[in-house]
Amino acid sequence: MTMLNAAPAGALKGDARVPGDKSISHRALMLGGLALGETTVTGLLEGEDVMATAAAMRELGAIVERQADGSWRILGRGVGSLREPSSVLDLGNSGTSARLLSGILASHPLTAVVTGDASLCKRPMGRVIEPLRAMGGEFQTREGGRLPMTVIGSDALIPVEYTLPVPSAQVKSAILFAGLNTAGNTSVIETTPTRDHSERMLRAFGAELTVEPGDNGTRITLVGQAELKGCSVAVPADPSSAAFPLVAALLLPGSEVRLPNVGMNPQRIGLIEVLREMGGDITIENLRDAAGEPVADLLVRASKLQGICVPAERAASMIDEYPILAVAAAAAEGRTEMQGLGELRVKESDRLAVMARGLEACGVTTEEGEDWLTVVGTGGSVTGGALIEAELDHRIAMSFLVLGSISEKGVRIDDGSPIDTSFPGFVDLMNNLGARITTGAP
Ligand SMILES: O=C(O)C1=C[C@@H](OP(=O)(O)O)[C@@H](O)[C@H](O)C1
Ligand SMILES: C=C(OP(=O)(O)O)C(=O)O
Repeated sequence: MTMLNAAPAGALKGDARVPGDKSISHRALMLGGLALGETTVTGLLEGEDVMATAAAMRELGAIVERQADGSWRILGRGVGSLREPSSVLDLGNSGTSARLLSGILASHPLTAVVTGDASLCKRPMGRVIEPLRAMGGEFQTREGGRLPMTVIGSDALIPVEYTLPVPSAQVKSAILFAGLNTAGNTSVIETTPTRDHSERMLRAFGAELTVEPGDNGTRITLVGQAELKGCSVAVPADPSSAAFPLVAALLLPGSEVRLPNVGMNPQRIGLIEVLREMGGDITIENLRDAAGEPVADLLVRASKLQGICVPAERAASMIDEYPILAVAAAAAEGRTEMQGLGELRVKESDRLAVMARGLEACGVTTEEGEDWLTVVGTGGSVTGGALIEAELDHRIAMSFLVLGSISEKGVRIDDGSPIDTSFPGFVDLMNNLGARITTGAP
């Protein structure tokens, strides 16, 4: 446990070089391990979640190495040729690793045992198990579809056409990844668009994939028994990590922060759109393509924010950003209503409940429903002064450190160690901009 204290800060200034995108990094390691030949990845996130995927791919027989120049080299084994792991695959805190790897494991003739930390072992795996069972994969889990689980895979799965019951890029990707080693066409239909990093990257590795909009949603179809070829992946800075210095810069008067090379995938930038509608001064510069993903440099200047209503349609494009949006809402003028948040209850923690409780402890009024949260803005004067339990949730930890930075009395969190799952170097990056985050009690 590492207690961290965020003291009230002045203006933030400078460049914030945020680490690589977590979603893209996981996928690069998995598809690199399934491809034939060499894959080179630059900008890979070296956070604990992605390192758990790297270790799992090594266990499955891929060669995954960090090079002297900081890039990563993967020598894949080919679709269908991963080997049975000789030990338990411990995926730590990472839902993306557990769910996406389920699709890969189920479609190989092997038996694997998958587990994780106390947070991951509480999260629902039924959402991937159900479609993968329909394809012919076998799973044994703890009660309620929880980890640890055993996967008994097969190279003779049956392709499915599956309509996602919840908007989830993890479920979509698990099914498509299982479809890679399955004869015939595997289709996923999504009624709400979710991040399409898997679709983009599958194509870059040479898979045949079509995306057709229709009346009942978008149908994504993958042609099975694919042969993937190693390629180069350039991972942009993670917009979900950029969100923390970005919101801190908006809220601390006099701030001006530049965030270079941030991923601008349309299904990831809901927070930027919402903050701009709230009055946030965020300039998008130099929008360009980087190996199949849009990226841009962001220039953020301190702004007065107004509360707004964020409808459910927005949720998928900013699902991991609600904790930090709630912090922005606490400092804004007026009420911010956030709807369609049911999925927040099954993340690393119950983010809806934890945010509502923590904000109240810091003197901010909230109203909470089963799938919505309203934050009553203070107009800028958040009291703070609380000790927040981060509940093994990196985004909760970082959000409350930003809240502490903009508060009157500061905020402490009981354990900052989960931050390393997605944003190694967070404390130094924030302090280099002008924040005052220290280890231990104040
Ligand atoms: O596919 C991905 O990389 C992710 C999808 C989202 O989860 P869901 O698929 O559960 O919405 C997101 O919350 C997670 O951080 C990463
Ligand atoms: C939900 C998250 O990740 P995962 O599902 O991979 O644990 C997150 O990073 O906010």
